[in-house]
Amino acid sequence: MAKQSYSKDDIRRIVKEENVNFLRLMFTDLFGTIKNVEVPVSQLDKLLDNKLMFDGSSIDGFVRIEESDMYLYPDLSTWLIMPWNTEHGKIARIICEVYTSDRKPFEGDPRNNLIRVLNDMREAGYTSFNCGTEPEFFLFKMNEKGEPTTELNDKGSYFDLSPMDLGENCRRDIALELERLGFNVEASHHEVAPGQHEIDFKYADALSAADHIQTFKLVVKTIARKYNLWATFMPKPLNGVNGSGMHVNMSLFHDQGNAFYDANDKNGLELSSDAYHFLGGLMKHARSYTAVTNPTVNSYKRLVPGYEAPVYVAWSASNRSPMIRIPSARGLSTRLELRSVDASTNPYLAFAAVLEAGLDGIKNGIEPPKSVDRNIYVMDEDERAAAGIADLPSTLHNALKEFQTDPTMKKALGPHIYQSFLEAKRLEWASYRQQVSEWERDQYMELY
Ligand SMILES: Nc1ncnc2c1ncn2[C@@H]1O[C@H](COP(=O)(O)OP(=O)(O)OP(=O)(O)O)[C@@H](O)[C@H]1O
Ligand SMILES: N[C@@H](CCC(=O)O)C(=O)O
Ligand SMILES: [Mg+2]
Ligand SMILES: [Mg+2]
Repeated sequence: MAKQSYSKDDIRRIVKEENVNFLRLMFTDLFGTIKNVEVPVSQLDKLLDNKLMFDGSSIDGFVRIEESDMYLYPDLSTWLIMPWNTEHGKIARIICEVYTSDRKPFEGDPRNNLIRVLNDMREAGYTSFNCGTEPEFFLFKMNEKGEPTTELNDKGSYFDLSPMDLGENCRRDIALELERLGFNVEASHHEVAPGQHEIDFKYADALSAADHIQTFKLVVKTIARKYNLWATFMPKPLNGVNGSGMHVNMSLFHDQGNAFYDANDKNGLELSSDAYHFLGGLMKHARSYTAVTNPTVNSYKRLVPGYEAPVYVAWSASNRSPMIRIPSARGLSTRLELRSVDASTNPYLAFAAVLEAGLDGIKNGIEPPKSVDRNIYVMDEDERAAAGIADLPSTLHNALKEFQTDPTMKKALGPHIYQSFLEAKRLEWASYRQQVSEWERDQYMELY
């Protein structure tokens, strides 16, 4: 999706020409949920002059009631006319930055936080942090009340064609809609599990890439509904089959191009010292940023052996079982692929966390451990220990323990978000711990 630059006058003109009646002002809460404030177009001038206020106390993890008045500052480059709900005239969305009542960027806004970390990156000499994501999702049938069921709509498998893949029409429709909205769709295919799909679009700078993920999810969910299907990005909705990941491909660019590429690499991988050090940082902080990239109880049901999701902290240039893979493309496409991330993450927080980890690697010259170029899943515990391969956290609880002892994560999220995130996620874990599951009753009711 090419970044557009619109002036205030451009927006005023488009509103008239396109007959836009409503403005949907979007931002993202701590948990990655899109929040909307919809205003009639009569409020346009107020919005463009950064005078539009809303009540921040109603947003999860934002502020206390006594400091609730906040401003929405529109990012004009995110202007987009939505293709739906045209019976009341057109609706345009615009992504906003949240500002406090004394006109400072609100530290609890995940998007502002990413902007802050990207500014630090620029000071370190880089021009952009590029992220290309590969979101996977399931399509479930809906019941007559419009709620999701656990019934799938196909029995297809990886790269299957119709008639096995009944979700194909829906997925094609999604891809077309995305193209109409300006996305550059690079691939769209059925995934390994029945009812599971993937749509990949071209990478962008981290801020736009995070905005794109939010728009993408909205499009996928909305189009799926038209087919009576419920699209979910939940990491592991079903037992016994693959879960859904959201691999993140990343690279740093500087004025001379891709900072990860070096044709003269003495290791023969054509990677620069920046690439190795960024990788070193990603490896060092893996167990702590996992709390951010895999932030739900359910995330950890995906990170188990046997389902193509990573379980161990390792990297490889030739093999897909480790957490980080170096895809073979070089030159401008030189990148690291982090395969642990899932789409329950807040993309603004995830990109801030991995960027801070990588920059820590560059700043401190952290060398990555040796690559693991064999299938880790067939190595036993002793072999893994001998190769220095750590496990990823096995539960949200364990991930939070790592997160809370890593100063780099506090730096990545800033003290406000760091604290709110920790508190919210601890509560989530406590609530989960108190539940007795069907599995436990099946296992123990008759036995004891
Ligand atoms: N320099 C780069 N920096 C960041 N992302 C990039 C760069 N070059 C390409 N990409 C992005 O990487 C992603 C590659 O997705 P693709 O599905 O081809 O990856 P893959 O890892 O081979 O797939 P899979 O894991 O499903 O086998 C795309 O979003 C693409 O735009
Ligand atoms: N679905 C797998 C990834 C499959 C793939 O390699 O694309 C996961 O959970 O990460
Ligand atoms: Mg995939
Ligand atoms: Mg991938």
